[in-house]
Amino acid sequence: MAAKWSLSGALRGMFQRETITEETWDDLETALIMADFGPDITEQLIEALRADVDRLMVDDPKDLKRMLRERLEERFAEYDPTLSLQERPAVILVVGVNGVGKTTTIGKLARFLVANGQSVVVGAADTFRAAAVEQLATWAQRAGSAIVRPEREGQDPASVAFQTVEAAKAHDHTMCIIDTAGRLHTKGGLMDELGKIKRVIEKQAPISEVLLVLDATTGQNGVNQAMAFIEHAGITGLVVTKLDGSAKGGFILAVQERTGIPIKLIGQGEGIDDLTGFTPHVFVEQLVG
Ligand SMILES: Nc1nc2c(ncn2[C@@H]2O[C@H](COP(=O)(O)OP(=O)(O)OP(=O)(O)O)[C@@H](O)[C@H]2O)c(=O)[nH]1
Repeated sequence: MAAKWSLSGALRGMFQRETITEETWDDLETALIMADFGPDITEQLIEALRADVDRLMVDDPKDLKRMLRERLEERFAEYDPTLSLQERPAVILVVGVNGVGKTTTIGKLARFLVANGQSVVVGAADTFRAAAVEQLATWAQRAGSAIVRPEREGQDPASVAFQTVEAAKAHDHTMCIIDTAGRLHTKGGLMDELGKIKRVIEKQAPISEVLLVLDATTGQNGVNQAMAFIEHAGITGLVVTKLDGSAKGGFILAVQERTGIPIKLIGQGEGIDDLTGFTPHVFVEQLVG
């Protein structure tokens, strides 16, 4: 069955017609807008495809579909989706607003890395919610990773981050993933706190990745909420979660182009195995059908 975010349903009518007509272009535009590509990318894609169709004198909608795939892949390919984890330990900091799926993503990523032979420790630097620490502990157990917890509620998050990297070095963990708080009401404070966490970690080891988690169901609005992170937190990659519950497949391209930051991981479910790397070719195949 096609994923909920696939365009295949929205495009079906369009590819049932024999030739490309003005209606075809209207249908394509509507499908792209509905999928949250945003007006700019939609307009650029339609313009480029119209030029392709004219230049190659194509009138079969199936050829248009192939061209759409090519154009999308070409745009995705401008960004490198590879996680950079060569350092030992490789330190990954995970940030994002509340409820987007940070803790779940860390659990899934830890599991993936453990399954690939890595020794992982996760750090619960979201120290203000006891429940958040417990949730991370549950994921760590399922993933087969170690965990560093705060010694007391409200402990300075930077000191937990420090202890996590320290533990990684002491016990030869190859990967170290640090969960952070996402409270929004103290945006300035949160960014200061993240800055401090980063400085403290960097006293011991370089930070390999700062991953910003975004919820696909909130689409481009979610990006507005996360702008402070993008502006101040030195993000190296995006993780898009909850794509399984979203009809916004186009958000994936829109968010990458709007932020200029590559998408590195995709979450498509609440299970521990529902996280994949981002492979433009595969994604576009599923998106366009
Ligand atoms: N369907 C679906 N649900 C997800 C996915 N990722 C996370 N969730 C759900 O989203 C909810 C919030 O996830 P958390 O991991 O607690 O989010 P968080 O960002 O750590 O939240 P805070 O700790 O409050 O900052 C949970 O109910 C998860 O099961 C996904 O890829 N698909």
